[in-house]
Amino acid sequence: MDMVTKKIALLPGDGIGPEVCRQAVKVLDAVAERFGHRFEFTSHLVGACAIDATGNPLPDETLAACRASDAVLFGAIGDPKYDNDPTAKVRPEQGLLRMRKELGLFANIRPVTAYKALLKHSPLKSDRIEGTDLVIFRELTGGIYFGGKGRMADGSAYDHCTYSRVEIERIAHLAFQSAAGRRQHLTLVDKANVLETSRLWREVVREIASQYPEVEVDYLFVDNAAMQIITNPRQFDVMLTENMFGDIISDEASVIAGSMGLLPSASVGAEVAVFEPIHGSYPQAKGKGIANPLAAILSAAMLLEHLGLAAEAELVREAVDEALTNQILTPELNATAPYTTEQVGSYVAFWIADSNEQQWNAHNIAVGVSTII
Ligand SMILES: NC(=O)C1=CN([C@@H]2O[C@H](COP(=O)(O)OP(=O)(O)OC[C@H]3O[C@@H](n4cnc5c(N)ncnc54)[C@H](O)[C@@H]3O)[C@@H](O)[C@H]2O)C=CC1
Ligand SMILES: CC(C)CC(=O)C(=O)O
Ligand SMILES: [Mg+2]
Repeated sequence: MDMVTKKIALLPGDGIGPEVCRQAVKVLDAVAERFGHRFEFTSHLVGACAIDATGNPLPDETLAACRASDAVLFGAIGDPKYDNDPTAKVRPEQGLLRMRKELGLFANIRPVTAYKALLKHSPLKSDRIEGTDLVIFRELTGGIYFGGKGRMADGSAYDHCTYSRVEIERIAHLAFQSAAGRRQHLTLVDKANVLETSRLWREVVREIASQYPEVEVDYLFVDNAAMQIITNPRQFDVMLTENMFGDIISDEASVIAGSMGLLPSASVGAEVAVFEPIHGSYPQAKGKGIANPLAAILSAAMLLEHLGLAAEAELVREAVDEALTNQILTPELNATAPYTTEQVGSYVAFWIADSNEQQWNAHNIAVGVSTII
């Protein structure tokens, strides 16, 4: 692959967002160095930090910078001062939701892998999860998160859930195409026994399925799916679902990988794509060096793939595997001998720079760090 120049807009956001993004940038810098590419980074406000600075959780400047970039790397948004104030009129989450809507990011793709090196740390039965390789296609710009919401005269509250055929069709095609290139199995997760929107999802998916005869289709109610995804995850290949169900089952699925800090995602649609860890701003960890940066780093790998840099993406994934295999883990995965956010990021970056563990060890000794306790 020839040397490329790409503009990457960084939206670090709040809480641990900036810490994990810094490690992903370090890794992308190592990739650029190793392959002779040039990644031009610009940083922009989103979320609570944007409200503090401008009063707006998604300033126009940020949106314009996303549109002018080749790809966006997003950290996380959210702050307890809003979470604990149900009456707040402006909220960090509105910035994220509006960004997704404005950029037309209708599909959020969340791959889930059971890492061999982490099986021993899993609260799940390792013989049940070993070999899991599934991908969740979560609809991202429709459903209950985007429907009308409000309070009524009698003090009750409502959130409306709507889906159009087009909203279902476009993500269903992406999910079927993915399934066709994988193990030819797609599971629609819904609540069609109760919800009219879910019945429309089934109807539309059934119609589209006829265009992909090689793909076997299952239908599963979300409550059942929530149980099966952790008891028998190997049965799944591509899981297709609406916005809120996908949000919930993917956090649950992170237990298969081992941590919320391990699941990356790609949000794609009509315009520029955004790459984001599935986790939030984990405010309790802010500034402590305990956040796992691998979800952000693996999101950067998805970004590289999206830019057509497949070998580079593969090298990042190999480096992450190497970190896991060598137990270079943040405390949620190894409480007895943990590494910091920065050390995990440096390990991955050093491994990419030279693909040589010796160099990491040399660096590690040079800066006088081993573990944080
Ligand atoms: N995409 C985004 O920006 C998202 C933002 N949020 C916002 O984040 C804030 C906190 O929400 P929570 O419900 O606490 O979700 P969260 O995802 O921030 O954290 C939930 C739990 O997951 C674990 N965790 C998350 N990220 C981790 C990491 N990198 N390394 C290790 N462990 C990690 C921690 O145990 C944490 O307590 C809220 O304001 C919420 O609205 C929540 C989810 C997604
Ligand atoms: C604002 C929320 C919808 C963010 C979230 O939980 C997610 O996208 O996973
Ligand atoms: Mg979520």
